[in-house]
Formats: sequence, C-alpha cells, structure tokens
Amino acid sequence: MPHRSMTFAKFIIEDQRRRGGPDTELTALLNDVQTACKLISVMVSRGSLQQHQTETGTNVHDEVQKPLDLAANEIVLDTCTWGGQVAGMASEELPEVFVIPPPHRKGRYLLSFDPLDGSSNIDVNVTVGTIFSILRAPEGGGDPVEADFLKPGTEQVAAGFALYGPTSMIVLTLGDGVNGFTLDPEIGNFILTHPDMKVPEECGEFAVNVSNERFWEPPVQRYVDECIRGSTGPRGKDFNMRWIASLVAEVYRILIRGGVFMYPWDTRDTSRAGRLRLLYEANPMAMILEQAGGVASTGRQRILDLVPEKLHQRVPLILGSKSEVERIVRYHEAYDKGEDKVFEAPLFNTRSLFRVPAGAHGGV
Ligand SMILES: O=P(O)(O)OC[C@H]1O[C@](O)(COP(=O)(O)O)[C@@H](O)[C@@H]1O
Ligand SMILES: [Mg+2]
Ligand SMILES: [Mg+2]
Repeated sequence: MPHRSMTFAKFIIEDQRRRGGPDTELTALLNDVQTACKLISVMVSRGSLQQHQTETGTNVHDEVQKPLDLAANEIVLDTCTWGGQVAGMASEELPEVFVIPPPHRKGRYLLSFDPLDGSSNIDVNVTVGTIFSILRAPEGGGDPVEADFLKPGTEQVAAGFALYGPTSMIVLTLGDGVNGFTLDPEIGNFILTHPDMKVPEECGEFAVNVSNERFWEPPVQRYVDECIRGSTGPRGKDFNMRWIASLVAEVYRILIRGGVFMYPWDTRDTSRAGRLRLLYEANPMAMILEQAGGVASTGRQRILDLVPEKLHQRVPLILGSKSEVERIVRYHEAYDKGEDKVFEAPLFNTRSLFRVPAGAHGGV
C-alpha cells in the first residue's frame, strides 16, 4: 500500500530539493495542472449526468470538437491563468497562442496541452486523458508569440499526462525519470503509486490503426507484417495487437507492459506529415518514453530533436520499447538506402505518386 503522504505536490518539492533547490513557480504551475486534471477527471467521470454546452465547432485541425474537448480546454486555461505561473499557453483546441490577459500575473513558463486526448472515445466510455508540456518563457516578460513555443522537445522542463480511466492518474517527468500518481478519491490527492517507471524491454504487443495499412510506407508494413506472421515468420515469436485510439492509454500500457505504438506517416493526405501533433502530443510523450528507457522517433529522426515550424505541426510518431523502435528505424534506413527490395509495395514504387514528399517526415 503506497504511503498516502507522498502526494504529487510533496513529491515535486522533494525532487527539486534533491536536485539543487526549489523552483516555487514550477511547483505552483504543476500544482495548477494537477488541479485542472482533477476537475477534468470529475467532469469526465460524471459522463451523461452532466450537462454541457452543446454548441461546438471544428478546431484548427478540422476535427469536430466535442463538448468535453471545449470544457476541458476551458478548465486548463482558467486554472493556469489564475495560478499566475504561465506567460502563455498553446492548446490543440485554440488556433493561436493564448496570452495571459491583464490583470493576471504573467509567469515564467509556457504550457502546451491537449486538453482531452482520445476524445473520439468519450461516447463509448473508454479511457481519455490530458497531455501537457512545459517550456521556459523567454526572458523579458513581453507577450509570448508562436515562435517562443517552437523549441525542440529537448528543451522541455517537464512533461506528463493524466489518464481518466478506471482510476485517474498523472504520469510525470521532470527530466529525471518518470513517476506515476493515482488519484485517491477519498482524500482528493494524487499519490505516488508508480515510482521510477521503466518501459519493459521484453514485449509482445504492437499498437497501430491497421485500417490504414494500405497507406503506410513499406518499412512500417514490413514491421507489422513480421509481427503478424508471429512464430512462423522472421521474428520467431507471436505478437498481440492493441488499438485503443487514445494515445494516453497506449503510452500508459507501454510503460507497464512494453511494446510499440505507431501513428506513422501515410498517404491518405499527403499534405500532412502525420496524425499526431508535435508540441502537445509527440514531444511530451517522447520525453516520458526516453526518461523511462524507451525510444520515440518519426522512423527517421528522434522526436525530441525536431525543431518545430508551427504551433500545430503534425508528425509521424513511433514510440515504445527500445529494441522494437530501433528495429523499425533500421527498416526505414534500409528502405531509404534501397536495400529493402522485398517490401517495394506497389503504392511506393519509384513511379508512384505517393512517394514521400521531401521534408514531410520532419513534420509539417
Ligand atoms: O482515430 P484514429 O485515426 O485511429 O486516431 C487515434 C489517435 O487520435 C487521437 O485520439 C488524437 O487525439 P485527440 O483526441 O486529442 O484529437 C490519439 O489519442 C489517438 O492515438
Ligand atoms: Mg490528442
Ligand atoms: Mg484532444
């Protein structure tokens, strides 16, 4: 039984003491984020018992916003504006940077977030979550602009996600390992239940939306084909497949059981570089994965090294147990060098219209 006194707030203060002194503003910001996650958790768990504004629109990604997407977005904006620790925020649900309005205090940090990840799952009562990434705001105290958010993931000060499932959890990294906290509903606190999480190396699961199979590049087709061929194929062992359509739930499963998650580049819409967004989906998840001993890549580049070009940039995302992701990266290398003739699928042959456009893999 975990000690109930090791709360999220206490853990952060102790971690900072251990690593060279307190940063009270960062601590306060993380507490604001945890408060927002508690509020969203309560709202999500009330399901149809709660009335929501029903007028919604489409977001900048042309996706239909659910009432809970908007309500969760408002909760994070409101909680973190009042807290006074951020200079600005970027959200999946807002086209532009949100600048802290006067008379609120402007803090030293920038927060990027996906208020409700996996929201296609709300209607069917499957786990959803909130993803967040924290950067330092530029010195000087002016209003932040888009360019201030366009920093590689290596510059994240902290990253994490909340999970609203059978239990509500927060998984957090401050750049020194990964820790998991479970919401104790009796006392209303997130309690450290999963210290020092590590992605298991031994694994037998892959997660990918196989309905897109015909649109994938050959290296991804090759990896999945080999998994499916199981013990009678080149891998010599059987794999299981999962697809929850909630990145938060997939990443949590990988932290517990290992395996791979892929939302690779595909040819459904060649103008976009992937499905998932770099700033508030791929980067925070990549930091968590790496801090837990895993790997996160586009298939060709380390996610955390990408220099974002725009706020809502999309990227291919492949993450999970080290040896599996490294294998997929090798398959991309072999394909790019023309060494992998076996998987010259018709869609991708040299005459194909669907050849990957230059630069697309870095995300646009
Ligand atoms: O429905 P698809 O194409 O399989 O996409 C599922 C992916 O989309 C997402 O739901 C995108 O997140 P949002 O719900 O925040 O838009 C991921 O969580 C998930 O991995
Ligand atoms: Mg999302
Ligand atoms: Mg979302």
